[in-house]
Amino acid sequence: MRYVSTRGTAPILGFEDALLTGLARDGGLYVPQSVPHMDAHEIAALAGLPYEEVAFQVIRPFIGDDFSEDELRGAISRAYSVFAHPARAPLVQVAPQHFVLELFHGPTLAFKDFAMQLIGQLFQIAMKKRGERVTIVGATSGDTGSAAIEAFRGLDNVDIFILYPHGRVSEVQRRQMTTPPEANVHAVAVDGHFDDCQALVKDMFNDFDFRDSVGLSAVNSINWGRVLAQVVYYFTAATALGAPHREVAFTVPTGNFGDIFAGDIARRMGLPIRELVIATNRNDILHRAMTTGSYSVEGVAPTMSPSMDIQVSSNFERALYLASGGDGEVVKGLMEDLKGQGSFSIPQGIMEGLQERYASGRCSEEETLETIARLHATTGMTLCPHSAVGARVAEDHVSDVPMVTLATAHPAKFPDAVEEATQERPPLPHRMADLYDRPERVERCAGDLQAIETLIKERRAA
Ligand SMILES: Cc1ncc(COP(=O)(O)O)c(C=O)c1O
Ligand SMILES: N[C@@H](CCOP(=O)(O)O)C(=O)O
Repeated sequence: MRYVSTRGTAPILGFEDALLTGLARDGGLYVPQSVPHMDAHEIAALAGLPYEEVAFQVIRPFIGDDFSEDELRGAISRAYSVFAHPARAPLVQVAPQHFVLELFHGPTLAFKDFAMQLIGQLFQIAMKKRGERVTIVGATSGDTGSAAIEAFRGLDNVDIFILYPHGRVSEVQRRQMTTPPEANVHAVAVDGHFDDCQALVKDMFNDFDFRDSVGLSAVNSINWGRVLAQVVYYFTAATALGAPHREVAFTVPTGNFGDIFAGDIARRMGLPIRELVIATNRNDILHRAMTTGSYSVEGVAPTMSPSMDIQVSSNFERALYLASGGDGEVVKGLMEDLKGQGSFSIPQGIMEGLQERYASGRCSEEETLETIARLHATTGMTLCPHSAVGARVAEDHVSDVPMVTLATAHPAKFPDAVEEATQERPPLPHRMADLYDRPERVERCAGDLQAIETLIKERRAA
């Protein structure tokens, strides 16, 4: 299996190199040269298997010979053994034809654990073989950072720096990043918003001297391994609901477009997904782009679903690339327009390709609260605000096939919004009940490339 860059000119890599490389050297994102296909018989055989076995069968064809079967099985087994639910990603019905896929039973209570726990294991295997050490730099609007820190804390051959927007993540998210005591963990509060943090990370990758001198690696969904691991739960959910004999639809609370893009990969592998619906909060750039053809950055408004307060949606580049039929030159031009003028017009052919694959909707703050309150009252289920954005948009798309909304975080990560909606404060799970008592450790830094590179050089282990 080979991986190519969405901008067409970076070296073509195998899986392990793509995993460790992060951003391609031409500034693009790695995608598989072709997507492996599973036939209906193979998909049907996944129904009812343990999550770990489905993960092995779905992920294996993307990996080639870079990891042996035993290495991959071991990594998967260790990754998901830390989840609190035996099904890993249980499905709950909330209305006729509407189901919620609970993706928050991992160690940091968000869907990011599914991918981060696995790539943490794969990194360890690869780095041991190579005898290398890496500096991981990630940007977060709250959940990626805590999941990455959890997966990489305490490892000898890794320093991890997580940039988060100061004052724009929930207190639980912040504490998950600032309380781990391990010396290789560095939480950095940056003045700015998530898009600034993500731009800094990409700028660091494009500064080749810095990148090579510190051995930079990425754990954002820049990293193909992140997206790949998320393909698995589309298969477990769809087969539980009758696929491949019955079509299924998914609605995905969307920010950086990694999670929903994983759904499109599942569909390209052969899973019968009738509709993939992008759900945005009031930072609705993706919904506007899908309905007008203009991808245009406006200011980021803080919302009660802060992890989705994103305007520069990284993986949209991967969707553009596939919709263009793999035209790296065109994608490079669009990305240059975005960087230069904050917008681009989606060419008509690409727009048609995107609209064939994705629907979209937007949910206001009022609708978010109303949805949390209503589903709490009618089903007993408490959704986090991101999942509520998904559920509300999904309700407009329920049809004659089962609709699955991805519940991306635990309500206890966003207790203020949930309490406002339900008048009940969701408790943290017992294992992290002392989170508010643990001492915090954080660096504060200006949103300036030079300042952050200096901080990283000074703090990383030699
Ligand atoms: C809780 C939560 N929901 C949804 C999203 C959006 O997912 P994606 O960035 O993959 O679109 C995020 C952040 O990525 C998140 O943390
Ligand atoms: N919502 C995310 C933003 C980063 O997304 P990623 O999938 O690219 O890591 C977060 O919680 O940080």
